[in-house]
Amino acid sequence: MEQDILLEINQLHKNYDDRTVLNGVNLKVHKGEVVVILGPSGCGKSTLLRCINGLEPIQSGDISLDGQSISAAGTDWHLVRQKIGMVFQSYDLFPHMTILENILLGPLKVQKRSQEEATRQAEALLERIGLLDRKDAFPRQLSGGQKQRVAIVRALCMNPEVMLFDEVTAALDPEMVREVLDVMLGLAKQGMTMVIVTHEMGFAKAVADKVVFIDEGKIVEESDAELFFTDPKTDRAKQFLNIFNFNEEKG
Ligand SMILES: Nc1ncnc2c1ncn2[C@@H]1O[C@H](COP(=O)(O)OP(=O)(O)OP(=O)(O)O)[C@@H](O)[C@H]1O
Repeated sequence: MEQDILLEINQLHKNYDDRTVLNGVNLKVHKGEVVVILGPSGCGKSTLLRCINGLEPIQSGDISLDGQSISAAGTDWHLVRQKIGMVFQSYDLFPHMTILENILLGPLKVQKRSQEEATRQAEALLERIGLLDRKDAFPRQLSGGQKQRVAIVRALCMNPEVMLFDEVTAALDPEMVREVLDVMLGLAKQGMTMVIVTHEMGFAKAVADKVVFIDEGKIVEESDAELFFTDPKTDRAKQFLNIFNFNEEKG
């Protein structure tokens, strides 16, 4: 095993009924690396994230975190999910709990940490995203962008080793997209290992170390982000970037 590989996926196959959605995916994510997954609608991006987080059973292949298989029978998902933070398009905050209570749920109930220590961390994280003064508000009192930032903090408060982001700005009004992406850019700068599915090409270029381009359930191109956006190798990736009207001049 290479020293600094955090997440490794080998020959992952995933079917829904008799339909193959991931057809032999291999991927290595190094500690501190930001990997952006791109590809046409329906190519399997969300499914890949959901498999990594154990939300979908897989047909074959192996996924390991820190050199330990997390796809084998008997995996302790309770433990693994504490190491893998995931943020979805829908923030899924509990409506009857305050922002602070939402964030503290996992640290207190799952990780059994002390109220004082977990609250200190939650408040520090809320301060960082500019929402400490809203800690006693309820989710309905926050904007979509604020709720999504809280959802990110909720995942971070578990001290995960890697964060997975699945189209986290897709449901937001345009003026709220930036504030969420800025939080993610900040995390990247601090060295958080992240796997990001997004359709925000400007953001992808700004945040990614590596781009993985998936088409029809297979990785068809994997390259340094700078190279991918300036000189995509495959026609499929070129077509994809054209659809987004994205190239060096316009992007
Ligand atoms: N629970 C499910 N049952 C059956 N088929 C599914 C299920 N979830 C996804 N699929 C199918 O698997 C394929 C891959 O879906 P997935 O959501 O991973 O794609 P995606 O690349 O994330 O797409 P998008 O960019 O549109 O979100 C799609 O054809 C989708 O219809």
